[in-house]
Parts: sequence; C-alpha cells; structure tokens
Amino acid sequence: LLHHGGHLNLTLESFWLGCPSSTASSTTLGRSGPSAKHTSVAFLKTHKTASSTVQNILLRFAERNNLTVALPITTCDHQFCYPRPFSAHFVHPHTTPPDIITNHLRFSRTELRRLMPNNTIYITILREPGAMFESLFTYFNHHCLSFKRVPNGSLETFLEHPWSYYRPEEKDSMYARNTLTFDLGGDKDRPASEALAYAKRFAAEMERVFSLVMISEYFDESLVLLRRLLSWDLNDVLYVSLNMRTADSKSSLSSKSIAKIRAWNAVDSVLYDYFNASLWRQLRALGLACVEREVQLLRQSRDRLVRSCFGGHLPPLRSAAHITNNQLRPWQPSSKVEIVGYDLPVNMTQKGHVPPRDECLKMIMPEVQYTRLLLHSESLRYRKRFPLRSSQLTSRGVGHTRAHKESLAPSLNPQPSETMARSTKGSLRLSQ
Ligand SMILES: Nc1ncnc2c1ncn2[C@@H]1O[C@H](COP(=O)(O)OS(=O)(=O)O)[C@@H](OP(=O)(O)O)[C@H]1O
Repeated sequence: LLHHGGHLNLTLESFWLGCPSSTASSTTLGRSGPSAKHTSVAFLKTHKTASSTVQNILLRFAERNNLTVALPITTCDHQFCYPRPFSAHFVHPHTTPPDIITNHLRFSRTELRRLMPNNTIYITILREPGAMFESLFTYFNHHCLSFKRVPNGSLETFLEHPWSYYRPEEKDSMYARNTLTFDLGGDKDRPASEALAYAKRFAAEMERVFSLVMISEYFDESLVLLRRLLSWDLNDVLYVSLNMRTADSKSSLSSKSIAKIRAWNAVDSVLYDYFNASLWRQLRALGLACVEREVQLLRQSRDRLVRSCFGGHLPPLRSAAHITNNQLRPWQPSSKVEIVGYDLPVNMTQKGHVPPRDECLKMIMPEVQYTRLLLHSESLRYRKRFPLRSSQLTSRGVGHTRAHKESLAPSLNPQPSETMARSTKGSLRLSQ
C-alpha cells in the first residue's frame, strides 16, 4: 500500500473529482507498475514565461525523491552556457547521470538525448507573445543592445521601426525577437516570406518532442495536465509564483502594440497559438469541469501548505533591494525594473517564531540560490558515492568544481543583509 501510495491518492482524487483516472502507461517505462511517479524529466526553461515557478516545483520534487538534477558547470553560471546550443559538456560531472534537467539552456534534442535517460519526458512552457515581449523588453532593457539603443527606452518606439534597433547577429539579440523559438533551438530570423511555413513546420516538430507544452496564462490548468502526465500527486505540484515584477515596472499594451509585437515575433506567435489550442484540446478531453475542480483543489492545498510553512500568510512580497535575507533575494537586472521576492525577516527566531522548514524556504527561493545549494548537496553526495572518481576529477584539474564548492553558502537560515553580489548574476550572458 505504501509503495502504491501515490497511485491510491491519485485514484481517490480522480474519483472525488469525477475525472478520468490517470494511467501511467508508457510514461513509467522501467518502473514497477502503473503507480510509479515518473522521474525522468527535461524541462526546457524558456525566458519570461513563469518558467522559474515550474523549475522550483521540479527542483523540490527532485530533492524529496533523492533524484539527480543536471546542473551547469560553474563557468556556465546557473545556465547551461546559454545562448550557446546545449552541450552535454556543460553539465557538471557531479550531477550526472541526471534524472531531471531544468536550468536555462538552448534546446538541442541530440545533446539532451545523449545525457538524459531514454524514457525522459520533455516539457516546456510558452507565454502570450505580447505580455512576454513586454516583460523581455523591460527586464533586458539595459543589457540587450537592441533595446538599449531605443530612445527613452520606449517599447512603442521600438515597435514603430524594430529594424532600426535590432541587429540579428549581435550579442543578446535573442531577447529581442522570437525568443521562444530561439530557446527551442529554432531560427529566430526567418525571412518574413518564409516565416509562416517555417513556424508551422517547427511547431509540428516540437509537438513530436514535447509531451506537454504548458501555457503560462493557464498555469494551474497546465499543472493539472503535468501531474497526470507524470503520475504525480497534487502535493508534488504546489507552488508560489516566483520572479514577478512590481506593478510599477509593467506597462499596459494597446491592441495596436500587441499586433505589432505579434508581427515582429511572427514565429513565436504561431507557436503560441498552436500550443495554446493543443493545451485546450487536452483540457477538454479531460473534461473542463474536472479540470476546474482540480484547479480549486490545487489552490486549496497550496493555501494549506503556505499556512503550515509560514504560520499563516506568505511572507511579504518586497522588491529585491528590500529583501534582508540574501538567500531569498531575486536577481534584479537594472534599476529600471523591480523584481519581487518573499522576505523572511532575519530576526524571525528572535521574535519567538519557529523558522520555516527547508522545504518551505525552498519554495520561495530564487533559482540562482537554489541552483547553488543543489550543486553543493549533489557534489557531497557524488563524493560519498564515488570517492575515487571525484579525486581523479579533482587531480585532473576540474578547478571550477573546487572553486565553486568554496564559494557556496549552504546554510538556509536567514542571513544578514549583504549587498547582492552583482557577480552572482554578473554579466548578463552568464545570468539571464
Ligand atoms: N504562476 C505563474 N503564472 C503566471 N505567470 C507567472 C507565474 N509565476 C511567475 N510568473 C511570471 O513569469 C515571469 C517570469 O518568468 P520566468 O521565471 O520564466 O523568467 S526568467 O526568464 O527565468 O527570468 C514574470 O512575468 P512579469 O512579471 O510579466 O515579468 C512573472 O510574473
């Protein structure tokens, strides 16, 4: 019964929700029966699509189930040397063979196949092109030259004559046009005459690779499909939203601007429409009433988790500059944009509160800090498992391994405020 606990929960939930029971079938190849949770997952972390929130779900699942998460070598920072196409050489040797991969990378099916188990399920997430481009434009305004050279940093001005500012071959140009397509390994600069045909072919190709393409506007509905695809429990997909901007950092878009964004990002727009339609076909097949009930259940369970973690409400949302605990401070790309995170006062224990459990802190931890902690714990585990191999690696001079280990601060206890080391995210290429 214990072994089949996950399946039992799922079946009872399905019964209660009036939903078709999920069957693991081919998604659990190599596991002991239909109840096993699927543990080999490659999540393509696209930019500004709520991907940090999905990543956090996956990282916590990996830790709870003692799985190995492929993490980047330190010279790649917390990304797999993005925007270079992914290579298995970018994976830290202490984090192989992996079960899960989630950090930013530019998709290469061949290289991921080389790295990941054969039964890996591929998932990704897309966002409506207008909202996504507005987020990219604000977030990367100071780093991406195509945006930086626009007078007054005005999105409308950029959209009037994008070719006056955009240089396809320039560093960071992938943030300025068809970013989703680029992240998926495609061609962001297909000539207009070919873009539509190319986009349709590319979408069909991606559909063969990815078992689920989530849509950030329907995040919870996407999670309903995700947990069924992976035969996970509801508790495995609970989350709080991460990496958000303050309302002041966002601008609202006119329908004219949205149309211009869609024309400029024509391939992304086709992809989005294609996978949005596909998501809704899958949701309808499950039954919209069932989906709605499960979404409600998910939100109630999340509220319960938040109460048990933080003794009531979520810690207050604050802009990065005002977060005292440096383990919880999200990276802030420039003074023009405010990214918010959750603040947990340093003196929490002094006030007689019980500090939150590790799993609770990790639910609100930004990706850079979480990735660092995970690399530390996976390196320790690797050294224990393979003492000989790790000493050979060290003697062969894998300097970054040792250097990284020394720079880790594995304590999860709230730390006094420190200036956020700009070098953590350092240059943009290594960071976002
Ligand atoms: N649950 C959920 N649902 C919908 N949207 C969400 C969710 N969680 C995060 N977000 C929004 O996602 C944006 C950040 O995306 P990423 O984490 O992918 O950004 S990054 O590329 O990793 O920097 C960022 O969007 P903007 O605020 O518009 O920039 C977040 O607000």
